[in-house]
Amino acid sequence: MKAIDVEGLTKVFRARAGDVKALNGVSFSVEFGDSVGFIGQNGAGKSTTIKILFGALTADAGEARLMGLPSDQARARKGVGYVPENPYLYDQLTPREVVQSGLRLHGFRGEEVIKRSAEWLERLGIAYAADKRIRNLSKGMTQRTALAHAFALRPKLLVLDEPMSGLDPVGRKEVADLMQEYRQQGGTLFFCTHILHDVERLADRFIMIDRGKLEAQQSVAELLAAQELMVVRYLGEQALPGFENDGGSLWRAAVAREDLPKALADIQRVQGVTLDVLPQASLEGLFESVVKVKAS
Ligand SMILES: Nc1ncnc2c1ncn2[C@@H]1O[C@H](COP(=O)(O)OP(=O)(O)OP(=O)(O)O)[C@@H](O)[C@H]1O
Repeated sequence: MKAIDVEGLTKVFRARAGDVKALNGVSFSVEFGDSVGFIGQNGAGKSTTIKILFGALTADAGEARLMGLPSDQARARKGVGYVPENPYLYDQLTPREVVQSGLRLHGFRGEEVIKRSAEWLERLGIAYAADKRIRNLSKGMTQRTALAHAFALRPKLLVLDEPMSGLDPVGRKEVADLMQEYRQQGGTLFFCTHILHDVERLADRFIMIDRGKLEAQQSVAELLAAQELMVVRYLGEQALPGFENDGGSLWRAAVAREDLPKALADIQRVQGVTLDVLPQASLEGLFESVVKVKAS
């Protein structure tokens, strides 16, 4: 059984201005224990895929299975944590009520509901506002409430549609740390983001879609390891051939993998300090090249 299994998913939105093919035969799967970043430009079809997985939309063709069950069955969602893009929470409720009702809906009862909700409101940094009404909370606080609601389930699968949106830099770091912890404890993570660095640090694998079609699917480590050129930066008083000044006493150069040992030895010889050696192309480069090729 797979956590997520999508086969030939197709969805057309009919509109007066013309039909929009939001998904055009998308297939992929997510194994238990995987952490997958789902990326693509605005309008690529990410949220549409997730909405179909959670039964909020029906596909025109293809199949979507969540936890081994067809996604239109409510049973498929039991015990699965989900935070949609711009979560809508009843604004008469309080964060505590939202988290507690979510837990009850997923079968938790009694003390466990009280304990878990208190723990996760605290961990998401909104314990201080736990009993205020949602309508009086900021966007970031609402997002934190929705995240607390999903994490509190200690789900086998956690699906987050742009989990960092609406959060300040400190909030982003806190949520990234929680996602990392969840992943290290064996959780299955599937998240949409525009922040490619989050995929590089939080995912084992990424799936890229563009205009409703799957464009690339690869492990992050493989992508980075396949790079032939490495960017080397060092701090030193002496310039080495091939290196250009990067401000003050900083020097940088793109060095072929096979020339790396010599470059590092040269830096040492001139008493420089190597600052970093990083693959030149990143997920960002790949992303841009896919988008550019299709646009031209
Ligand atoms: N309810 C709808 N009615 C008509 N068109 C829609 C509807 N929902 C989505 N679309 C269109 O389907 C396409 C895919 O949208 P989707 O929201 O899945 O993209 P996305 O990858 O999640 O984008 P973003 O990164 O901006 O959230 C877009 O062209 C969008 O305008």
